[in-house]
Amino acid sequence: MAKTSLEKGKIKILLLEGVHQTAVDNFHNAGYHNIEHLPTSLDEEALIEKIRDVHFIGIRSRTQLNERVFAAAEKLVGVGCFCIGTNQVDLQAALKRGIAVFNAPYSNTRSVAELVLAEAIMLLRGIPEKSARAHQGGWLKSAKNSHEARGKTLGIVGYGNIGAQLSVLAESMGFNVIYYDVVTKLGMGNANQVGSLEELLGRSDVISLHVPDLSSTRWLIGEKEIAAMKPGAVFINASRGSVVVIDALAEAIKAGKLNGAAIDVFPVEPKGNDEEFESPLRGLENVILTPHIGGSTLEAQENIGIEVSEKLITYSDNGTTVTSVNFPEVALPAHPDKHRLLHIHDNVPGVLSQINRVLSENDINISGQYLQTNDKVGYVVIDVDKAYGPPALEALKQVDHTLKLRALYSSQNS
Ligand SMILES: NC(=O)C1=CN([C@@H]2O[C@H](COP(=O)(O)OP(=O)(O)OC[C@H]3O[C@@H](n4cnc5c(N)ncnc54)[C@H](O)[C@@H]3O)[C@@H](O)[C@H]2O)C=CC1
Ligand SMILES: O=C(O)CCC(=O)C(=O)O
Repeated sequence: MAKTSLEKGKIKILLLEGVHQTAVDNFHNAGYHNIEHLPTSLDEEALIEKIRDVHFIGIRSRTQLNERVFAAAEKLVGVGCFCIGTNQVDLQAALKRGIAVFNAPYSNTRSVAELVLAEAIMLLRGIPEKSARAHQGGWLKSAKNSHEARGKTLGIVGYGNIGAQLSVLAESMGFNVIYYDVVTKLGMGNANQVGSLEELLGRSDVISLHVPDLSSTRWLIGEKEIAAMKPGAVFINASRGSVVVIDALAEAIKAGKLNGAAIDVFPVEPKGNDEEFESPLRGLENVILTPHIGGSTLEAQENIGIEVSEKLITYSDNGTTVTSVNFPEVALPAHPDKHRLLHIHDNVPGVLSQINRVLSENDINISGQYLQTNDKVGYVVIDVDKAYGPPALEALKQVDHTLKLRALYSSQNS
């Protein structure tokens, strides 16, 4: 098991993909100065090399944290996804090593909703094609296939944080909003839930996807679903590239089945701004192509920087895991003058009694104990009155099924 008793000055933080400076500032203000801040993601081999001595890593959607990477991350305590999606992280591989993963579930939702609404209007007016023609010296002045948003039906697939915000903005523009979700949800304003994806596809003038990347959403929209759409509809995907069969979409655009599309996310995306972007949608004038920037506004990135760094700092400083996406959630009170032990273990019977026996054998009195479990892992936080020594820590590490032990503010590391 990795040794994870941390001194603040020795905690190494690696921030990739141009995570906003607010995160760096927050870490500095909280006393963390050992920070490496890189503008891009790293490929697997480079990441494996770099992550060996890292305690906390911050990423966005490009960096893949898979089993191999976690296996090399011997000191890793926490992961911050400075975005909403966590599909780029093998959450189970993290969990089985006692590594908590956090994200920012709200901070960029407004940015995505605004972009999608703007794209819906651009597509309903055929602007991408008209603009492209004008750039080439052409003049496509025509009302053909151009429509007002007012009175048109917007179909939202996935009515979560983004879908619901889009619903409100779109209704204020005059759209009739319908949505399909696997969960029954109360519609915002006058929006109505429909009973099936097929019904939504058949009724909508604009279709926009806002589902997470799950095995159940993989290739959700393919040839059959496109065939079920209204002729002349427009289609928007700013969710994940794995949700749409991109070749089927390209064919539908070429065949004139759809009037246009706006796509922000792709099955394969370049790893950095220097790599060429390949897609069957390239060159189709009535398709808006954007480089996965739905959430890339300065406002969103600034807020995400603050939100996720705060979660990592709180976890590092006192063990709180509230809103973690893979870990049992524990909300902890402040612990002045107390020493705190964080024990992460397989969720099997008998571990807590072994821990308590070690404490009792080392004459350590418990002043507070907080336990949460999920189906795989148990997370117990123990406040004790007196500083524990290395033998007690060693004995706790030897408890069967221990995944990770962290010690905060003991005599040896405060
Ligand atoms: N393009 C970009 O830059 C960004 C993309 N995203 C993507 O957007 C996704 C959605 O974000 P949020 O709205 O915040 O997520 P959310 O978790 O709040 O909402 C997702 C909704 O989809 C529903 N859903 C799940 N499976 C479904 C299915 N098969 N059919 C219909 N509905 C289904 C869920 O019940 C939930 O209501 C994220 O998971 C992320 O992948 C998020 C932010 C930025
Ligand atoms: O901004 C990013 O890097 C990713 C945005 C995104 O897709 C998300 O938040 O899930």
